[in-house]
Amino acid sequence: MRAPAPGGPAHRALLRHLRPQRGRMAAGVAVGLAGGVLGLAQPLAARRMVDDLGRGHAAIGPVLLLSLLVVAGAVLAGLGYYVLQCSAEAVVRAARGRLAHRLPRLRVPVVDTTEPGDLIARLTSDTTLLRQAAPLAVSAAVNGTLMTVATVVMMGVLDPVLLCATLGVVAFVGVLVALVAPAIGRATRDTQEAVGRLGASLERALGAFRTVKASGAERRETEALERAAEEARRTGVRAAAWESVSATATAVVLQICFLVVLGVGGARVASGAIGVSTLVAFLLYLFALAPRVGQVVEGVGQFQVASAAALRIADAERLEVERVEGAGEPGPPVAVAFREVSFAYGARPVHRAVSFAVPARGLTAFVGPSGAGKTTLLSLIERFYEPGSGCVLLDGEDVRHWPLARLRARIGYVEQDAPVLAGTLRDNLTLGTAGCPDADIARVLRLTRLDEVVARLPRGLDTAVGHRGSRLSGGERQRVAIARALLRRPGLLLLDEATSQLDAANEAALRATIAAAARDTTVLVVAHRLSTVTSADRIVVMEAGRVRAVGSHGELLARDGLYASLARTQLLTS
Ligand SMILES: Nc1ncnc2c1ncn2[C@@H]1O[C@H](COP(=O)(O)OP(=O)(O)OP(=O)(O)O)[C@@H](O)[C@H]1O
Repeated sequence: MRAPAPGGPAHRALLRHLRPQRGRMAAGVAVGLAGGVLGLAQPLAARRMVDDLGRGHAAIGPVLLLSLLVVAGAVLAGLGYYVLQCSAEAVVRAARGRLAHRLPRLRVPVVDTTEPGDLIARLTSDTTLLRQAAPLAVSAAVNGTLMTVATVVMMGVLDPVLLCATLGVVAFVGVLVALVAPAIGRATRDTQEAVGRLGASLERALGAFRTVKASGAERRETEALERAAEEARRTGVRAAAWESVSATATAVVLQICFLVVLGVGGARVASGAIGVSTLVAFLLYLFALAPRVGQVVEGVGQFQVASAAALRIADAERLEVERVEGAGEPGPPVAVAFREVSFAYGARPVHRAVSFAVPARGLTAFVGPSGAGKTTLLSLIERFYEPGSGCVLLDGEDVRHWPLARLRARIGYVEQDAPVLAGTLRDNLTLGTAGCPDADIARVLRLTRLDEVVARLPRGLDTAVGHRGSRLSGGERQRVAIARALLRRPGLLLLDEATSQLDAANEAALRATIAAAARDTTVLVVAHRLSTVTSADRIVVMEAGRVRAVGSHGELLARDGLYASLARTQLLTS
């Protein structure tokens, strides 16, 4: 694991987050600093007070001045803190905004190889760390350093001899901080990665919640969560250990310094080299120095924490996204053609020189053994993946030349497992067609026979359907997905096993709906059950990533052995 080296990628990532807020942060630091300067004047006022009292004077002026310095110093410090917090919120808001813009636009192959839970942690806990650590760390480091220097100067003005004793200590603490800071950053990054794994494990368990329960795998999933939690604790403790090493060493060294100053100062007072009031003022500066140095130490530690978080956020921001710009419009039916398309998932070849052509309008079915590459054909049309060679043409134009928003606006796609999102039924239907008229919704509800389902729901269309549509049956989820696709009035409708979970009556009705849709739309259906596609205008038989044959049911029965054997087993033809 890399340590956030000074000026390295982690620090550059953090500075990139802070740069837009530099004006406001500078103002916060300046106001805080003004409060600190008033604090610096306090020992001098205290010395005046001690001198006046020593001479038997009433010292009303110095007392009033001291009170004013205390109050004004505290108010300015509070104001500076508030301004810095505001800039911290702005830094976090911008980071979350950037991630929120990018994460939903990630390319499908990228999401295939990332853990959603880890991405969630980057948007939530890493950005929170950025808020906690970044501007306060900068302020602590800048403010603390300046105030340390100013305090040291004031101490030098009071007594250079006593100052020499103090400087050795400050140098020691500086070296210590430089040594310990990278270890803190390293440990923090490990902790955040463990938190990411925690999120990923939970996402995995909740994503297949019923399967986990039915498999009696709660303990296994709990163990995975526990391991990630334990890893987070272990690395958190490691960070805490380094932080306490530096804090303890700083405290001890300052304590020793205090005793040295007291001893040397006492001797100098006894020898008459300095007065008691100077020693009192010097000690007050020394007391003020301790938190300043502590502030610098903590600031550097926090800076490491924030840098580690910024690096993780930067890694997420570098993930490849799609350019989905502008808006698309529904349009007329689309002709589809594959020309010598070869495609592989990484090193796993799927399609080998696939070619076929489908005219605008009509129903085309894709059949073939499991794993033949049928679903992948639809993914290539949607441009979730790009072919290795060859091209996919819609209306004669390579899909790579279609603006993505325009391409996808023309397509209605029902995935194999018909996902339904948390939210209301209406949200689910109008995903991507927000604000469409109620009459259109009523039409697709009727076509998919969901109107009866909606009538039964307690709040009709505004009923929440649960996490992943858990309050709907499998068949209802499929009908919601089909209704959603129809609502887009697509020029090309892609249905992947879209009616596999419907009962006979619903399936017959949906088949009629799809056949009717195919009069005005190009419909491509992936089907396992031949019974659902025997009346298709054309059937494409796929096998091991190749197109074996294309024809009508009757033609294929006569001339394609694989199709005939599928038909024999499924349709019980002789
Ligand atoms: N995202 C992916 N990453 C890697 N391999 C994949 C991915 N999706 C599918 N595959 C593999 O590609 C091959 C083709 O998958 P595809 O889903 O296109 O087949 P299919 O014909 O639709 O199968 P089925 O009829 O079972 O749905 C399969 O062997 C599958 O294991």
